[in-house]
Amino acid sequence: MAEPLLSGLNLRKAYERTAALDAASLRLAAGEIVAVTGRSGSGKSTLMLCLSGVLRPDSGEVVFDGVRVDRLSEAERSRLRRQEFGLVLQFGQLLPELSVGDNVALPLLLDARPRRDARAAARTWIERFGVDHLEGARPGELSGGEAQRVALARALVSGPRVVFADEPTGALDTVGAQQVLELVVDTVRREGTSVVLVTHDNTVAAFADREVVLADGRTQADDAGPGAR
Ligand SMILES: Nc1ncnc2c1ncn2[C@@H]1O[C@H](COP(=O)(O)OP(=O)(O)OP(=O)(O)O)[C@@H](O)[C@H]1O
Repeated sequence: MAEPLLSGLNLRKAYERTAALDAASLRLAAGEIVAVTGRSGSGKSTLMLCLSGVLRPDSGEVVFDGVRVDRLSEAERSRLRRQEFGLVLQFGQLLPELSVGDNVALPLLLDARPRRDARAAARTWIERFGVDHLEGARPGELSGGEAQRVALARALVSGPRVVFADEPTGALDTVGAQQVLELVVDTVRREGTSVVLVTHDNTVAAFADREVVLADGRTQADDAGPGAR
């Protein structure tokens, strides 16, 4: 098996008294789409947050492209996320005071790309996700489904190597979710991007190459590697 691009091994994470992760592992190959499924409260979001360097696990290791992410400082993890990852989180990731156009352009602006280029790239993604009529709107004026389209555009705009998406289509109707997922899968297949897709919805998980099931913070051992179908 080729070296995984990203791996989380034996991850444990507790919030005060709740053990959210208890020996969870996931290996993600370059270009692979993995769905993380499991019941509500099984630790899916926490696993995604540990893998993407938002949270530091209490124990276990997270390795991205040979780098121990769990050993990086907050600032280094933040830079890694900005440069290599695209994140679609469940709650509140759009900045309310910025327009849709600026929200989508933000990862490029933070990376010191000229404003004109950043806005042009953002516009391309906003159009692809069918929300170009909302470019000047503020997040507070969007429906849940529109906000999810904008969040996906923002996650893809910088050409990330890994996209982490937590229930990215939960606010869309079935047809809308299907369209958006087809667009995301087309894009990541073309670019060779890897995806960690957190969902409790089987029709969403069906877009992935492989499914990793979490139960009480644990992954099933034989689900943890590329090729383990
Ligand atoms: N910030 C937090 N503080 C305290 N407990 C938390 C926090 N976040 C999650 N938990 C708890 O950790 C456990 C795992 O939560 P997590 O959100 O990872 O599960 P999930 O599988 O993503 O759930 P859902 O499908 O409902 O989003 C749950 O028992 C949850 O109540």
